[in-house]
Amino acid sequence: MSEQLVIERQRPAANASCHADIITLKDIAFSYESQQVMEKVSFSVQQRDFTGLIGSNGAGKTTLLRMIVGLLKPASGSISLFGTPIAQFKDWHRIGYVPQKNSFNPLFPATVREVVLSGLYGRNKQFRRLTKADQTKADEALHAMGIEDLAPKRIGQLSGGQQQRVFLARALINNPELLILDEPTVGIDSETQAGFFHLIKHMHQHHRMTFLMVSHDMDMIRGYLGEKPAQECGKLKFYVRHSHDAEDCGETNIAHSLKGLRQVLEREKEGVVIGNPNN
Ligand SMILES: Nc1ncnc2c1ncn2[C@@H]1O[C@H](COP(=O)(O)OP(=O)(O)OP(=O)(O)O)[C@@H](O)[C@H]1O
Repeated sequence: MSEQLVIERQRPAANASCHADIITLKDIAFSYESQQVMEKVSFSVQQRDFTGLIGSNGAGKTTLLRMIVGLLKPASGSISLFGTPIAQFKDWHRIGYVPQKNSFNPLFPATVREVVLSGLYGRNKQFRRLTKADQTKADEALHAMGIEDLAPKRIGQLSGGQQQRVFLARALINNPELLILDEPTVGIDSETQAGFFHLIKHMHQHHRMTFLMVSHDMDMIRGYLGEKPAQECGKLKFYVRHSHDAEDCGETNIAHSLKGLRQVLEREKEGVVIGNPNN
């Protein structure tokens, strides 16, 4: 593990900013041409919350996530990220985004390593020469997801579960504080799904990350986030597990996080049951 990455960035310490708003949505409305998808959606995600976004097909979940990551603009209303209005927000490396699987073209001729490295460019797509430190970050993200042996393979040759790990590694390469996941387990068998959920719960509880996840898996949502939504806006329901239910806020770094993740995967491989799956 490189020392460079260990010292690269520390998360905010346990202090007043511990439960700060990470995402603030105020009166969001959106339409595709004449079709109104949502109106007056207001919600906030606090630091280290795990928020599950639920709604029927076509309710606008993906649209809302795409607005939060700056790919779509609301017709009205405001979005702030880490306390900054989205128009002024520049720290996109603080956010990891795993889009819906069908937004990916399996014929795209890139290797797993290239896909993971592309996470460094962020949404501004400012290509630059890759440094040794960039390659080390990719190595660590691949290692953390247990997919280093897949690095030279074409992404389109992988199974759904393997691809999901690649996209998670891509989202993690910048050591994000907020991870946004759009139906991350669609099309994946139930065993792989359980492993994936176990992994992200572990990341929530032990690596001080904030999550916003769209899912249709009500068992996972109710099991981890509770029976009742914290809020409903139109067809959208927000289920929340607050950070004070998990460990306290504190410092961490990418080396700690990624090492811990690999350990979880190794224990899973060995068939060790790590606690109650709902915890
Ligand atoms: N690019 C687009 N152009 C026009 N209409 C769109 C576009 N993308 C989505 N829509 C429509 O907007 C509505 C909301 O779509 P969205 O994908 O946000 O829903 P969703 O809640 O994520 O659905 P699902 O659970 O099926 O993934 C749907 O009626 C959809 O058909």
